Amino acid sequence: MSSTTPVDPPVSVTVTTGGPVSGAIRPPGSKSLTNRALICAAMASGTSTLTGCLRSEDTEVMIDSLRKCGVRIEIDGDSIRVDGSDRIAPDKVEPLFIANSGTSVRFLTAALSAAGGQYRLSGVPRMHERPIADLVNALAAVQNGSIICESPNGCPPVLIQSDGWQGTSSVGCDTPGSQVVLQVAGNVSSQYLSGLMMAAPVAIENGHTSVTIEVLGELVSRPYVEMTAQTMRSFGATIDIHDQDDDARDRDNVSVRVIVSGEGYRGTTYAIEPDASAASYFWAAAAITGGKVTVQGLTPDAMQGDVGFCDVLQQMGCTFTHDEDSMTIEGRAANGIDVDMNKISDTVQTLAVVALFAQGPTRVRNVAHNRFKETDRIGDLACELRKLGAEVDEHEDGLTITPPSGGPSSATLETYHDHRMAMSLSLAGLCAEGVEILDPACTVKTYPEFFKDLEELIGRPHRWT
Ligand SMILES: O=C(O)C1=C[C@@H](OP(=O)(O)O)[C@@H](O)[C@H](O)C1
Ligand SMILES: C=C(OP(=O)(O)O)C(=O)O
Repeated sequence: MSSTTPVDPPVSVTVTTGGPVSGAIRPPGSKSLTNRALICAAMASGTSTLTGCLRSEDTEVMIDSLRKCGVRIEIDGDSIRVDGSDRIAPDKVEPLFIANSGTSVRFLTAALSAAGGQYRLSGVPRMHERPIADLVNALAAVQNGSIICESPNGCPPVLIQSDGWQGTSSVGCDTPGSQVVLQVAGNVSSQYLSGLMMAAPVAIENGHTSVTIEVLGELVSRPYVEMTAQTMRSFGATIDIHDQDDDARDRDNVSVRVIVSGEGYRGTTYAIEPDASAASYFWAAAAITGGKVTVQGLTPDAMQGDVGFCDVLQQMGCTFTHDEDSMTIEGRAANGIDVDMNKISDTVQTLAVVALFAQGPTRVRNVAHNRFKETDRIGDLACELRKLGAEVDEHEDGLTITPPSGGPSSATLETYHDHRMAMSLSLAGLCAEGVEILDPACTVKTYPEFFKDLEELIGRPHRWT
């Protein structure tokens, strides 16, 4: 039996087809910025007030974990007050459950390793398949104490027994005033580097003069690293990012060198931008239906690289405009494109669904790291797009999508516990009959109210079972 109000928990949702989607929307706060601000605020001296925060599973597991570490956090709607401390670890910390939040497990692993204490960080089964070994190995090299992955697959659970970091500079080891130098790989996830960057001011509070982090080889998802630096600066940290030139890369395989110096974090008042990855679904709704959607609270200068999704839609034929507080997509994404999405990989699934309605194939490149996310976002995405009638070639680094002639066919689609699979695939239902999305509640990870907000924007009810 189906209804127009969600049953709890819903088995499936089907978006009702209709004409062009037009309207304005302000998505909830950015997951990436909320979790960064929570980490910095927790390790700051003094109190911070964060406004416009995202309230979802990914931020709840961060908040729960910080509370277990002794941080006082008070929540009032989307405002969060954090009483920070550079010593965030009490004597005994309960096991930390991180669900499937990559930012939480990677940022906390680095921060708690720098702060010291004993911890176990674990999550849902998929979290125990998501890599963290490169980060753990980088930390193990500077750890006073030990840090290991519990199982040999290089994924969480992570066990930490730490007395902080030790200096490795020529000034002499393990002496206050020394420098800490870390090296980390960057080809699987940028979250390792972001985690190390945000942890560095804690080592400085503990007496080290500076922390240098060298990225070995390629660095994926680069805009998130800039976002990390900007957030840290808002909390008083001093940080410089140096992209190495080709000669330097060839010589020592270091692509980026980050230096954190100055002092520790200071509490502050911090406003979070709306989530740009979430915004991609609403811009895509305009692009698929030939409508006009304005997302409020974001501009091309936003800290989140995913606002770049509008440029991609523009390449496909949409009109993109913006003012000082909004970004608008108008008209159909008429033509397929060949696009490198390394910097905006959370919008690959959104683009894939837009591509189903364009003329000609779309090739998405340079997103091999998408296989390590909530699910394999290349292989599993290809599988669901084929059910809609598309011809999909899966590549090691992405996909080529040839849209079905006559538009997508009706299908019942798996979501693999991946919020972005549910949100993006549901958009096919705006123009194709009978696109049923299983387990729509998986959007709780970053956007619990997604289907309600989509319903309001399109002005017609979904069908729930
Ligand atoms: O730092 C962040 O906030 C994020 C970085 C990205 O991960 P990768 O660096 O693993 O691509 C992105 O996919 C994730 O949703 C959020
Ligand atoms: C990859 C994602 O999240 P995370 O890595 O933080 O779990 C995402 O939100 O798409």
